Amino acid sequence: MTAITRSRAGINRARDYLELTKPKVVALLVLTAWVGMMLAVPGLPDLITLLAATLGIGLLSAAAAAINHVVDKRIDAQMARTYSRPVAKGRVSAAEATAFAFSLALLGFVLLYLAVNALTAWLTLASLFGYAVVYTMFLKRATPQNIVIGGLAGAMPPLLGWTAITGEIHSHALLLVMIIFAWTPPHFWALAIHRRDDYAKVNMPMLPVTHGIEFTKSVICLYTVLLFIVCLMPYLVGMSGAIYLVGSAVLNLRFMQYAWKLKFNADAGTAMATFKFSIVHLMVLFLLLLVDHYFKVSPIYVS
Ligand code: HEM
Ligand SMILES: CC(C)=CCC/C(C)=C/CC/C(C)=C/COP(=O)(O)OP(=O)(O)O
Repeated sequence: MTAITRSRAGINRARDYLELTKPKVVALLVLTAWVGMMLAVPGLPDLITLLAATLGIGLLSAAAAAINHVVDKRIDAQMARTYSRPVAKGRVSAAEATAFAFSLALLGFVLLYLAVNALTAWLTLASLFGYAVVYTMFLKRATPQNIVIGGLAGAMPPLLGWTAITGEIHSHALLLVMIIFAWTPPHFWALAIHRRDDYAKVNMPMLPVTHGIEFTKSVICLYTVLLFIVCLMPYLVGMSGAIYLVGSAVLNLRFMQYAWKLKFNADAGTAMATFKFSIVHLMVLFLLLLVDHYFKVSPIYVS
């Protein structure tokens, strides 16, 4: 083996391990955790705590994703979207991926416990357990409500960010969790409509498989309305201001428009376009929360 082929093999291996961590998903999870950290205090949070919490929450999320690859090895190998994943294809063995996941989890937990606080460490570990064990091992295979209940784990990062900075669970952080909780079903079911046959082939009881595509489209419409209402809460409780209110209304009206098109006027690409928009929606929504936090126009009271 020449030095060039050796280094190419090394790069491919590193790429496989990176893929195990679902890096784009983890990036968005970490963004939502950051927003939780920034909104927890009036100015900027302590930089060292911010960095340690970012790394810790990222490592535990990545570990959860890697465990998901191991547990789903068999079904991933049979679905068009996932068949070439590193564990499904055997490029990384289940034992190697498990050891990788446990190393990341241990590192993340110790970092959070020692450099952030015990509450955040335990809550983040509970989120890992919620996704990797409760959702992936049990719910996913048991009920079409799998992603509604399992979605709670993925919705936790803003709370994890908040507790990292303050050491306390605050109702405002729970509002951010509720936003992601309401966002997850339209996010996932849009993709599940597009991939319905894949899920049916491996007997996964996803909503479009168990209740049909038309029913799933109706429920997506209802969830986008619910999401619109939940997204008003930060404004209504005085946590966020006008920038957020206007921005979130525009984003949610657009999401509802996608859902409407999916239900009543879909073409072959609408489900996938709705799924892709859901990701932009959540990213921009959380950036808006951040911008609003720092540029919020405070009401002027005249005494
Ligand atoms: C139980 C909850 C969730 C389910 C079942 C779910 C499901 C999925 C699925 C099946 C994909 C496609 C992955 C692929 O093609 O490899 C995906 C992509 C994605 N999800 Fe979710 N998701 C959930 C929660 C979340 C959360 C909470 C976030 C972030 C806050 C998120 C962010 C993303 C992103 C950024 C992608 C695009 C990844 C890429 O393009 O590689 N998801 N999701
Ligand atoms: C510590 C913490 C915050 C943990 C949360 C971890 C996490 C990675 C949540 C994301 C949810 C997600 C990508 C679900 C898809 O799983 P799937 O098995 O339905 O999708 P797949 O078929 O693409 O694997």
